Amino acid sequence: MSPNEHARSYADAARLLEAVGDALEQACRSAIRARGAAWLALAGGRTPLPVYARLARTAFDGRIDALPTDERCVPHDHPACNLRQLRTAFGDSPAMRLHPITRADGDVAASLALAQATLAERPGDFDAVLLGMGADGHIASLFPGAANLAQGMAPGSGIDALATVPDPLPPEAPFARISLTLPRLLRAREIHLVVTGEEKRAVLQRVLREPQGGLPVCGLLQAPSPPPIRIHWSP
Ligand SMILES: O=C1O[C@H](COP(=O)(O)O)[C@@H](O)[C@H](O)[C@H]1O
Repeated sequence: MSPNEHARSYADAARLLEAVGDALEQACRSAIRARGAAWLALAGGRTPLPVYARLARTAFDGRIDALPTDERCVPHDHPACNLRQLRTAFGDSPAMRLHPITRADGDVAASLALAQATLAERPGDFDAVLLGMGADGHIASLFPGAANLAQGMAPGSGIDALATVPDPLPPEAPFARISLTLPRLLRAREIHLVVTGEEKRAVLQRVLREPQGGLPVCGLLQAPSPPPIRIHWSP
């Protein structure tokens, strides 16, 4: 299945966020119908936060467990903490249970152990994964210049999460990270890649036209036998 077939452009971010919100809501409802609960991996960063706020207003007849696709190794009350942003966006939504993948103090080694334990406790496929993308082509915290990128991308590695240091460090969030690996992210019933703005669109168009080996987003879009991957773009 080519992700091209599923790339959708929207007139504006509001429409994109509504469509992605609808898709996540449907994924949760199907999962709850089938298994009594839904299991999600959700991007941090700024782009998808309104989707989460919309999902938080939906009444679900069951539980949703979710974790961040990646986390910055900072204390949980730090403004750059993805979990903090997710908690704020979901507010006190009764259905939602958010699982941290870092320790409250942001310690890297202890956080990696926590992420691995959390993923080992819940080995099932995600019902949906929502990914953002950086203008450098990173997804989750799989960064193009990281020394251990290959470990994060390797299919069948059996590694669910890794600690990594982006190189160069992004100035807006210059921290070590914990990230789910590509093979763990791919264990999903559906994946939504949410991208806004012209700069990121140019990156996407380039990788869809001609794959750029070293870019993590390319690894996602070129993965063999992936689950359905839907690309959503708006200005
Ligand atoms: O560092 C991160 O960046 C990406 C993209 O974030 P955005 O603010 O440009 O939407 C995000 O998907 C990832 O979870 C985050 O940790």
